[in-house]
Amino acid sequence: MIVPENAVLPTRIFLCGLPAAGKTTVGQILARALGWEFLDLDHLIEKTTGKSIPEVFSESGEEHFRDLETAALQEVLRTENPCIIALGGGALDRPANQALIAEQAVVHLKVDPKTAFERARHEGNRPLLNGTDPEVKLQELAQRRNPIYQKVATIQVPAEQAPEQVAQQICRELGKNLGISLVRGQRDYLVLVGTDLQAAILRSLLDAGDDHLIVHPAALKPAALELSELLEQQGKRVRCFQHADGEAGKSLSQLAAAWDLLGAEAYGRDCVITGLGGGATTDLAGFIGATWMRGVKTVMLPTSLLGMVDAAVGGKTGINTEAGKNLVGAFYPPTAVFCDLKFLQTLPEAELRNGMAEVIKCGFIRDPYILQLCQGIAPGTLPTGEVLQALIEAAVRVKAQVVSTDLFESGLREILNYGHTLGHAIEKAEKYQLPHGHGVSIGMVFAAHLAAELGIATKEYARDLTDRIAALGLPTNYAGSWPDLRDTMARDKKNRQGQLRFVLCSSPGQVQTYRVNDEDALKRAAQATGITVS
Ligand SMILES: NC(=O)c1ccc[n+]([C@@H]2O[C@H](COP(=O)([O-])OP(=O)(O)OC[C@H]3O[C@@H](n4cnc5c(N)ncnc54)[C@H](O)[C@@H]3O)[C@@H](O)[C@H]2O)c1
Ligand SMILES: O=C(O)C(=O)C[C@@H](O)[C@H](O)[C@H](O)COP(=O)(O)O
Repeated sequence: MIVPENAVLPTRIFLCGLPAAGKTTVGQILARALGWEFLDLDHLIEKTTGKSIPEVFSESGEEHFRDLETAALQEVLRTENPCIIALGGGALDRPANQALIAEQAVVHLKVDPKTAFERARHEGNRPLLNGTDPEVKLQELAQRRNPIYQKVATIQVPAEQAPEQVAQQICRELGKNLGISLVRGQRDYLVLVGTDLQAAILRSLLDAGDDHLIVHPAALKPAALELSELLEQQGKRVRCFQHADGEAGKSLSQLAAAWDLLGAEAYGRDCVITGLGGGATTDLAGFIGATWMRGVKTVMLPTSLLGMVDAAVGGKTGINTEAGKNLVGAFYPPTAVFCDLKFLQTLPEAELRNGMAEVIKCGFIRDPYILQLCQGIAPGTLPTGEVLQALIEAAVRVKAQVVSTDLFESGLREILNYGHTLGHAIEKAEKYQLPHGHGVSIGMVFAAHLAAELGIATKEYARDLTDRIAALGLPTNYAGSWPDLRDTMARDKKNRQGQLRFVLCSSPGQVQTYRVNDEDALKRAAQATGITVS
């Protein structure tokens, strides 16, 4: 189907496909991504009858179940709210049902019967597949039903991929350019990237609770007031907490001020903390949420590039102490992250550049596509439009994959700290007046020189990395003093048994953490980065 740019979405999207094609999972993701309601025809029948689907089948037979399906479909078509509807696998067997949704947007989730069988094997509750050979049954269903799905559906989408990717593709087919990532863990959450996510943001906040605290810096006050008004109009109680800007916000005094406000308002465990701002804001807001009442829901609305691609995703929350950056905090995943690109319109150019450091970091450690996209940016300029969105989506994907594997940084996650060991020390030396991305940029150059000094990477690799960072207008050297920096690095969180550990790349994508006790190599790498060693 060809969809014009900025096409207006239909108000109902039906999902059809074989059993276990992913209609419910994809439908729920799609509904959260669009801020719509999710309806499952089978659940509606269960609600009406008060029986489970297997019970309806065994007590009244398939014909009766199909009658109930038709009635449920008619009910759904009377609903006015925008919604995603998962159809039962056989709901379209009846020509009358096909006719009912003839004018609707219908997506066929195309899945190989073998894949459907593997998925169904792990689930129960599928009466049509009970019996001697469910695999053969699925093949038969595919032969009979696929032509129907193909005839009725307005969009065909391969559904072998991860559900969030299927949901993303459906959005694209319908003309909505939305990046959808899922961070897996004890509580999965979505990270959405797109323009105008207001409906989804509002839906998510309204569902999350009744008492809201919006944490924001001065620059985001108008947006905080706007959001607050929207929530209040829906009967929610909202307070705004404006924190000191930048790193000054990531302090014990600011955290305590937020706790005092929550206490004064008698906010309970069912309140919701929203971080609306850059990385400093989302770090602080996340930690307020992690600590208030031992943990309440948090929603992240990052407004800087750095916040979108890194800080708001992954659940690292915290504040700084006298001894260094992020020394106090918690791993506390949010409920949802919305990277609404409209916020970048007011972001100063210098902050966009700052964020590019964490974007290109994801290229060095994991995704060559990011390096390729960065290479296409004309020197001295910054990415905009589709390239910028593609970079944000790719960096978020890297972070989502890594964090889904290792939330608590017991292994793989350390790679996200590439460039940070020295970077954080430089930030502290500069009394946090140097943007985080600048510290990380210099830190990555240092790490590349160190890898070359230790024989892990070539000097060419260090040169190439330095050139790529410089091409983005980010700093590649630092005229600071080594002893101070070395002293701060002694408190780095990756250290073990008092020894420094560095994330080092031998080439793009080849990355590992190394214990480094060769002080001469460290000094030579520091010197190569412009640092005064003696
Ligand atoms: N938790 C993590 O995993 C993680 C990852 C990366 C970085 N961080 C942390 O994030 C912080 C850096 O984030 P940052 O670079 O976004 O800094 P920041 O939050 O200080 O924002 C930079 C500046 O931009 C302003 N700003 C933000 N959005 C704006 C907008 N849309 N329009 C106008 N002004 C806007 C802010 O008020 C601030 O002045 C550091 O503290 C860093 O340690 C955390
Ligand atoms: O998410 C992670 O893990 C990271 O290391 C991402 C970093 O880019 C980020 O700056 C993070 O705040 C650093 O955490 P820290 O553990 O070094 O304080």
